[in-house]
Amino acid sequence: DEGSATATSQSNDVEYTIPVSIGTPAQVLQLDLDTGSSDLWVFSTETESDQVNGQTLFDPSQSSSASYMDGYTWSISYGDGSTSNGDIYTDVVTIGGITVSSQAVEQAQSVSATFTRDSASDGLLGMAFDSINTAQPSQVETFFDNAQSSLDSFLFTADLKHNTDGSYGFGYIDSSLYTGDITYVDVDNSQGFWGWTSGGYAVGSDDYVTTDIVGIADTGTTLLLLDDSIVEAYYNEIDGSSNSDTYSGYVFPCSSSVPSFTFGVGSTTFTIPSDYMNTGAVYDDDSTCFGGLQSSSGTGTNIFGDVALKSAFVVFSGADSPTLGWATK
Ligand SMILES: O=C(NNC1=NCCC1)c1ccc(Br)cc1
Repeated sequence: DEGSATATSQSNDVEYTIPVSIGTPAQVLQLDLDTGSSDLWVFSTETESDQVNGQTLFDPSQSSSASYMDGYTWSISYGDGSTSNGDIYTDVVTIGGITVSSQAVEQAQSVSATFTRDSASDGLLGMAFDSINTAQPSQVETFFDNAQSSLDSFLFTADLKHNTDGSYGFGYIDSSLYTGDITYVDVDNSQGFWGWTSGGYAVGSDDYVTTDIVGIADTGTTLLLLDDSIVEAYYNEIDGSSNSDTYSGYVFPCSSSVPSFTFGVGSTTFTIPSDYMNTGAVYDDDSTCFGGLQSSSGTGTNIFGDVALKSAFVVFSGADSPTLGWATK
């Protein structure tokens, strides 16, 4: 099978959600497809009511195909400090026309404030590797793994766009979505992530710096998070920029011009346009803008998040030795 689903940009590309059909009759929820985690969880009729804020709730009692996984629980914490936990049902799940008849659907009984505040997301669709799934007493498999036998090719693709709808493809590569060749790089999934190494970077039109940047491709992280040395070199080029305690990151006057950012992929490079490198004004001062590139020192891992991923057409290939493919678009 081959399928695709619309990736809807939420709140100026903070996250991208896709419609996911769960249960019989179908209940459709908007889930944040996250290549940085491996739990499929949903807001549910089981979620503490004071932690719900407009999200669509999955109701397992209204699904004739839902089956309770007795004794199973899950509990996850994300890189941004957000958390959620609960119990687990299996049910039929269809995404982009691809159906898994018995997918573990983790029900949130509790979520942290970040998820409560995020009314645009009804839960997460983890698409990293099974080794970091949090289900107990034993792990459950991701949708991607469960769908493997029905996918024409064991891969999914991300075509995320700036402030508009893009798409995720499942089981095939839509050659109309990119130009030129796809450059494939090896993936190190030993930590459960889509780990890969970029060969270097350039700030605006400055010389390219050859240096290994070991990181992960994470659709669930909004920004591009890199080593302090690179981040400092970048903001040195922006007049009036500073690393703000108030805003917990690099900010600059919205009137300043902002350079593009180029990163290496195998023998080629990808350039993130200037306007992707400015996420807009901070919450309480519309003359102060927040950078799309920030330090990775908080997570200890470099993260090629949406700011980088939306500059390319990206293939997540899950073969036994997984690879990442990058193409211009
Ligand atoms: O949690 C991570 N990615 N996904 C999401 N973030 C927020 C909601 C979903 C994440 C994964 C690996 C590393 Br290293 C840092 C962060």
